[in-house]
Amino acid sequence: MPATDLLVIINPLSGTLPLAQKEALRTYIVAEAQRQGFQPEIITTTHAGHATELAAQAARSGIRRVLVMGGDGTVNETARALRKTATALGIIPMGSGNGLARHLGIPMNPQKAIQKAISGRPVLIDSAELNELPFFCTAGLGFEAYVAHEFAKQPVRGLQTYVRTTYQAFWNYQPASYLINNVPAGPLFSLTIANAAQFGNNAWIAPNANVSDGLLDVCLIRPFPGHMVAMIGWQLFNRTLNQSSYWASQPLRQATLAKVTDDAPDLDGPDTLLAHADGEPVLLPGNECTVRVLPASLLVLL
Ligand SMILES: Nc1ncnc2c1ncn2[C@@H]1O[C@H](COP(=O)(O)OP(=O)(O)OP(=O)(O)O)[C@@H](O)[C@H]1O
Repeated sequence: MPATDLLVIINPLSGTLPLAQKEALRTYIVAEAQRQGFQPEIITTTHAGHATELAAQAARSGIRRVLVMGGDGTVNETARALRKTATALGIIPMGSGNGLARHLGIPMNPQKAIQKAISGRPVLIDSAELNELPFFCTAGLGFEAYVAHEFAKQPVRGLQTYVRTTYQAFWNYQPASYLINNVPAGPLFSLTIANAAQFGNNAWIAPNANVSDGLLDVCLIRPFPGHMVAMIGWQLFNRTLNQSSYWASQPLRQATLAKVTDDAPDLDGPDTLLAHADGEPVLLPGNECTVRVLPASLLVLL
């Protein structure tokens, strides 16, 4: 039997599609890949981190296409193993946010995304690191990090839980002050490091971010009065946040981000920094972190 030349990694827990529909998609992937002359292999993940192991093995074996069916977390786990390899990533979005897929214009319809991933052309994009943690879409501190941590505590996932968690977090949140490359940035509502332009769900935090420019957009939102919530929300989803006087952005290759520690109260905890990388909550040691771009480091199938 010929060797596999197309690996498909499926996180069975991602998203909210019923099992029967996920099974039908598996069958569709195999049929479509074979129709295009590939010998596909499909592997379902059994634990967190499994996608990284599978993708790394595929890259070592010389497989040139690895498709991932999952949310931003599984996309991140797969993509991190494919950085700086000749193996290209195909995304079949199955999560609640799908930030990188949406930014790249990958269809949200699974069959269309499958076709694109199987027959698409490999295109180089940038990736990034928060300390040593790889990310591909956005990472951040402040409110968005607080929401990521609060969301992770919820027993049920999904958009409805996310909206409720965000609403509750908004009333508890206390902005801290930050330094960006040792320059005081003042108290900030949020501090986003954007490789791609959106968090997911078409929430465009960095309207001008370009995944292939060799730069990160370091975007901040200053604290704003309660009556501005609707306006800022509207601009976020309308991709016009750059018109807000509370928003600013600077393109950087790398940056040191530090929290000013004399602010009180502090939601991060002593000598730790709440952060997120591609929406996954991370707790960083100390009050400082670094971010850097890895230009042209990942091939994606588009
Ligand atoms: N078999 C598994 N059992 C438990 N966890 C898994 C398994 N496979 C993958 N994971 C973990 O599930 C996490 C979340 O998955 P993913 O982000 O794909 O889905 P999601 O949570 O539905 O999407 P979103 O983040 O968009 O809401 C991943 O970071 C991965 O570590």
